[in-house]
Amino acid sequence: MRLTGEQEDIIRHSGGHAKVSAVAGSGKTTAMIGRVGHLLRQGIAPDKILVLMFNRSARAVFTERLHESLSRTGLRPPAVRTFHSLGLRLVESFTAKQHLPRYRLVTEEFQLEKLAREAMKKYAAEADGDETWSSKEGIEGFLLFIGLVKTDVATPQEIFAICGFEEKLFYYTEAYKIFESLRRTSKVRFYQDLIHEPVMAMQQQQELANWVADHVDHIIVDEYQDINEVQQQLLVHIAGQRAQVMVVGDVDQCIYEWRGAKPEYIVSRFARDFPRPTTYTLSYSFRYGHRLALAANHLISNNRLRDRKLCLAWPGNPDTRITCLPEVEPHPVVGIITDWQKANRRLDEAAVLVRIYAQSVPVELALLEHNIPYRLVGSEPVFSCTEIRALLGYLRLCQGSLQDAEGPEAGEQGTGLSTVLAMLTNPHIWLKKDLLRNLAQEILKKPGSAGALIEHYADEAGSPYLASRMLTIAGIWRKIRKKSPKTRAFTVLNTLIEETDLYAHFLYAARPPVAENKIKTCQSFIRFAQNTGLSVNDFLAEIERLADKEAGKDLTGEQNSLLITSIHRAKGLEWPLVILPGLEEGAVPFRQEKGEQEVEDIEDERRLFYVGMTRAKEELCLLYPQDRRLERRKKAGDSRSPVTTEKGVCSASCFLYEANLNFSDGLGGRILAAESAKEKKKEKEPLQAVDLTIGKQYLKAVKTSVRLKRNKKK
Ligand SMILES: Nc1ncnc2c1ncn2[C@@H]1O[C@H](COP(=O)(O)OP(=O)(O)OP(=O)(O)O)[C@@H](O)[C@H]1O
Repeated sequence: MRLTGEQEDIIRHSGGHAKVSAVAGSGKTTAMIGRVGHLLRQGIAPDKILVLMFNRSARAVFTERLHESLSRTGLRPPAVRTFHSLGLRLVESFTAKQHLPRYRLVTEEFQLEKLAREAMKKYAAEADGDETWSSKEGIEGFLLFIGLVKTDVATPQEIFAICGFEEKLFYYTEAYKIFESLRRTSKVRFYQDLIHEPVMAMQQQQELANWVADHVDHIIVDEYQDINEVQQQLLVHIAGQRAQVMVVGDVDQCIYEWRGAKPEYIVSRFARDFPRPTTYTLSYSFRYGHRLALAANHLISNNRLRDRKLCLAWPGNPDTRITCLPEVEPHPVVGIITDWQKANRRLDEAAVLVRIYAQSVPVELALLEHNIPYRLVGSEPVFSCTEIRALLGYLRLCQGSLQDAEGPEAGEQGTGLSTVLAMLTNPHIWLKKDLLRNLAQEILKKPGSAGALIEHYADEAGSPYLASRMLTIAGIWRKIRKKSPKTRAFTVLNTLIEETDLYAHFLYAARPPVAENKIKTCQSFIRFAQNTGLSVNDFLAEIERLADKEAGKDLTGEQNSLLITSIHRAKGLEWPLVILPGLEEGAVPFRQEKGEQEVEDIEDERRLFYVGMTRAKEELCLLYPQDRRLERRKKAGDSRSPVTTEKGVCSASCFLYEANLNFSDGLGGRILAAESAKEKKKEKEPLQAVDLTIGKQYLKAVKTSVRLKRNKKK
C-alpha cells in the first residue's frame, strides 16, 4: 500500500506537539503505526514512547497491527495502553507509596449499581421515604451523575448546575456524598475511579505530580475527540514539560458528550494545554465514494464547533449508492434485504443503525413477519419490552383473560404475572413492591374484577392523591375490560393512552431521553396495530404468531443475521450496506431539551447522524416519512432545513434536507465519470443546485473539471 502525502507528513512530523484531524476511514491507524516506526528508526527508545488508545478492543487491534508492521525490522514496540490501564498503574504505584488507600478493584457494573442503589435508599430513608427514588430510571440518572462528577473532575453541585439536571433530582448531590462514603467503608474502587483518584491525588500533592511527569518523549493519543476532562488532566500530568504530544481524532465524530467528551477539547483546548501544535489533516476516506462523501460534508458543514475540513473519497473507493425510501407499509427494510440477498449478499454484511431503540420496533416487526433473521444488540427485543408487554396486557384484558399470557415472560411460572406487573407499572400505581405483587396475583386469578381489586388496594396507597389516582386507573381498567374483543386493537390502545395519560406518566417518572424512547416505542407499536387494522382478537393472534417466531429464533447463535444496533455502538465499524430507519423529526435529531441547550444538542445529534451515514461502504439506505417539501428541496439542490432556517416543522429529519442528497448524488456520479473517463470530455449541461458551496469546495479539492451552475429557483 502506498501512503498518501498527508499520511507521510504525519509520520515524519518533527518537533513540537501535533494535532491530526482525520475523517472516517482515513487510515489514521496506518499513519499512527507509521509514526511509531519512524520514531523508533530515529533512535527513540521504545520506553520513551507511549501510545494511548480509547478502549481495550482498539488497543488490541492497534497492538496486533503494530507488531506485524515491526516484525521484520527487529525494532521493539513501545507500550500501548488505554487511559484506564495507565490509571491502574498509577493507582498501584500511589498505593505502594501510601498516597492512596488499598482498595479492591471492582469491575462488574452491577456492583456499582448495587452501591448506588444502596446510597439512594440510605438517602431516601434519611429524607422522607419516596419509593420512586429507587426506580430503575432514578438509578440510571444517578449513575450518570456519579460518572460525570468523576469524568469532569467537578463537585456534585457543579455537575448538577452545568449538566442541566432537573430540579427534582437535586438530591443526587447528597446521595453522591453517601455513595462515596459507602465506597470508602467497603474499600472498593470502580473502573471510573482508576483515572479520577490518581488525578485528584496529583492535584493535591505536587510531589506526586512531579514524580509522574517527564518520563516519556513522545505520546500519541488515538480517538482524541472522545477525551474527557479527567483524561485530559492525566495526559497533561504524564507529558509534563518533556513529551511531544500528537493527538489524532475527528471532531465530527465526537459522540460521547454524555460521558464527558466535548468537541472543544480537540478544537481549542488541546492547543491551550499543549501550545503551538502543528495541525495535519487526513482528508481522504478509503471507505466510501464521492456521493456519500458529498452528502456527509453537506450535513456536517452545518456544525459550528468543528475544524473546517472536507472529507474526500479516495479514487478507487466503491461508488456508494444512497437510496432514499419512504417508511410506509410494507416496511421498506424487507424489500432492501430481499434485494440484497437476491444479489447473493450475506445478511451479516448489513446493519440497521438506530438513534434510539424505539426506531427498531417497526423494523423488528417487519423482519419477524417476513422470517428474516436478525440480532438486536444493546436493547431488549420487541416483545420483552415492558411498555409493549403492558399494551398487550390491556388488549388481553378485553378478551377477559390474562392467565394465558405466557409469551416471553414464561419465567414468571408462565402465568402472565409479569404482564400484569407491566400493566400496573405503565402507568405506575406507586404501591409498595410486595403489595403490588399481591395485587397482580389477585388480578391474574380474577381479571374480571381487576377494577374492584385496584379500588380495594387504593386504601394502601401512600397518599390521598395516589389513592384517588388508583381509583381513576381502576375505572380505566373497567372500561377496557368492557370493550368488545372485536373492537379494533388500535382504538383500544388509543383510548388507553389518552385516558391513562401514559406519555405524561413516562415524562414524570423517567429521565427525558428514557421517557421519550418509551413514548416512541409505544407510538411505533400502536402505528403497527393501526396499519394491520385488526380487531383485538385477530391482532393478539397475529402477535402471538410473531412472538413465537421471536422466541424460536436463536438470537445469539445466528451468524448470518441482520444486525440491529445503535449508532453509538457502530462507532469505528463499517458494513457494505447500512440502513438508517425512522429518520423523522423528533427522533433524528432526538429532541429532548429546549432553550439555550438546543444549539449544542443539535450539533451533537448531527455528529451522530454523520457517524451513522459514514459507516456505509457500498450502499446507504435512508428511511423516512413522506415529506413533499423535502422532495422539492432535494430536486432543487436546496439544503436549507425548514426546522433550522424557518422555524417551521417538517416530518422528515432536518438532516435529510441538510445532506443535499440529490445534488450530492448527481455530483458524485459526475466526478466518478470524469475520473474514470480516459480522456477529458466536455459536459453537455452544468449541474444545477441552489446551494453550491460544498460542491465547489469539493471539486477544487479533487481537481475535477465538473461544471456547476447556481439554480435560482428556491
Ligand atoms: N494510503 C492508503 N492507501 C490505500 N488504502 C489505505 C491507505 N491507508 C489506509 N488504507 C486502508 O484504509 C482502511 C482504513 O485504514 P485504517 O484502519 O488505518 O483507518 P482508520 O482511520 O484507523 O479507520 P477507522 O476510522 O475505521 O478507525 C484499511 O483497509 C487500510 O488498509
